[in-house]
Amino acid sequence: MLGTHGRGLAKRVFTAPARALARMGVRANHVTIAGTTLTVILSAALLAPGYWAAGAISLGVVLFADSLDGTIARLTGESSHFGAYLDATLDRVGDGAVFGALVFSFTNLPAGWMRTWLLIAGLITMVGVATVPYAKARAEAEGAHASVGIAERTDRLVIALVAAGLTGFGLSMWLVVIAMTWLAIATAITVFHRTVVVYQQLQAR
Ligand SMILES: CCCCCCCC/C=C\CCCCCCCC(=O)OC[C@H](COP(=O)(O)OP(=O)(O)OC[C@H]1O[C@@H](n2ccc(N)nc2=O)[C@H](O)[C@@H]1O)OC(=O)CCCCCCC/C=C\CCCCCCCC
Ligand SMILES: O=P([O-])([O-])O[C@@H]1[C@@H](O)[C@H](O)[C@@H](O)[C@H](O)[C@@H]1O
Ligand SMILES: [Mg+2]
Repeated sequence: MLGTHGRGLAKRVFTAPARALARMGVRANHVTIAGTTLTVILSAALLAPGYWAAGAISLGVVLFADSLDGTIARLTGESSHFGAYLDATLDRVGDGAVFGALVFSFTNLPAGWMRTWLLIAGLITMVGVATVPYAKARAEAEGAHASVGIAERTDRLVIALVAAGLTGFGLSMWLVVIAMTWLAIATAITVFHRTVVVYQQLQAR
């Protein structure tokens, strides 16, 4: 949902920096690898130990720059099948780092129902975060399309990082409880939604 609207914004923001980087010889694949490396480092160094405000802000900037590689590829006319594969595959590593670090940070909360629930919702969300894009990629391997759902990548990252960031700035922990509960439910709904859409397409053949 947010991704559809966000792409136009990202294009406006990143066209000039992408052109400058391309002139300096930076290639799209370099940016893809650097972005993932930074995402893993920031997740482990800031989100996992509980520095949620700093983690959310820095990861928000790095993840927002996820469009930079695609923009460079398009500007230089070097968009490639391998680039698309690398971009989507490394996104799984970045997502695993962000959500894994958040779940890890929940283990440091005081024992009680809130910690238990956050761990359960966080683990369900981690499965959902991996299954939603897999459903789409597998559908495309069968010649179908599954670009639907309420929990696309941008939605998932914005909800998790905004909730953790605001809680890190002192707002109620309930924000993170609501966000993780929503993500556990919304990713499950999206997998179901995609499965129905793909079933309909494949039955209609
Ligand atoms: C007080 C409260 C403050 C809260 C503020 C924050 C509110 C934020 C709310 C909404 C912001 C919404 C912004 C969303 C923007 C997202 C833009 C977007 O979705 O763009 C898509 C990108 C990129 O996707 P992808 O990688 O798939 O596409 P590419 O364009 O890169 O191209 C792919 C094709 O290109 C070719 N190619 C690519 C690479 C390569 N090496 N070779 C190639 O050839 C190939 O053909 C490919 O197919 O997706 C994203 O950006 C991911 C989403 C990340 C969004 C994170 C945004 C974080 C926002 C906020 C978090 C901040 C929290 C701070 C809280 C602090 C509280 C005070
Ligand atoms: O997760 P999701 O929004 O369904 O699927 C997304 C794909 O649309 C995108 O092409 C890919 O680059 C991302 O890695 C991502 O995962
Ligand atoms: Mg990208």
